[in-house]
Amino acid sequence: MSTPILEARELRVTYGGHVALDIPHLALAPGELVGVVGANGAGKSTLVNALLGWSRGAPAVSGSVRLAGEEIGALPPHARVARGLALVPEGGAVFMRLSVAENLAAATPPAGAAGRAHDEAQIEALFPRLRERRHHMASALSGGERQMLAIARALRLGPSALLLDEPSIGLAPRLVTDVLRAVRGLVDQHLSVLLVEQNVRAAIAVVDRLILLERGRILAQGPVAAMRDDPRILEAYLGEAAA
Ligand SMILES: Nc1ncnc2c1ncn2[C@@H]1O[C@H](COP(=O)(O)OP(=O)(O)OP(=O)(O)O)[C@@H](O)[C@H]1O
Repeated sequence: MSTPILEARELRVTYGGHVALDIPHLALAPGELVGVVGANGAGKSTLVNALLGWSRGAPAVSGSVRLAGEEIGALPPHARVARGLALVPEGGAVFMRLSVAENLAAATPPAGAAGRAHDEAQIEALFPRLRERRHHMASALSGGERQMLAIARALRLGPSALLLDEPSIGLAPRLVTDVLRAVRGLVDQHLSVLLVEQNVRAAIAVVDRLILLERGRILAQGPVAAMRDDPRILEAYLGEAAA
């Protein structure tokens, strides 16, 4: 197997005595879309945040994180971004009082990442809706448009691996499909994406591989074809229906 673009080993996050995350090994291959699913509180956000070196509160975080074979686990978030890792947090990360164009202009690629960064034309081709809404304030966008803008801003940073935390949250079903299809399109152009999703059904439709988290641990993982009928995944569906 080629060197994973992103790899974590012995990644542990603890709040006081409470283990929020305990992942012996996780790898994302170049050009792979991996879905992370699990119930509320399973540790999905904790995982993507720990990979970027960010955390809510003040947990103890330990373990190794490698990006394209280089150890980044001791670096602060901005330095990990400069190396090519980007996160779109839950709810997106946009400046509400700036226009779409200003939001995009404010996301400048770090030195060294400029070659990988999506330019304006590529972003408009990926999300035509953003071109139409160029001069609208972010606060005036729909939830789906805002999510597209948040992803577009991350692409301006020139990531080689992208972490997406619940991009479908609060979106109408058709928009969920639009956003996740766009993500699939990026992966087909060789971006690597770790996609946290509570919407198991929507994730299954686009990912290559699924990881099921429960109480901070990997309960099951595998190619989507093998996982879609796994009873534990079916249970996650039921959890989703009950949520
Ligand atoms: N600031 C914090 N202080 C204490 N415990 C926390 C904190 N943030 C998260 N946790 C704990 O970490 C665990 C994982 O939470 P996390 O938010 O990662 O789950 P999640 O799978 O992303 O759930 P959700 O879909 O609800 O966001 C939970 O047990 C939670 O209580």
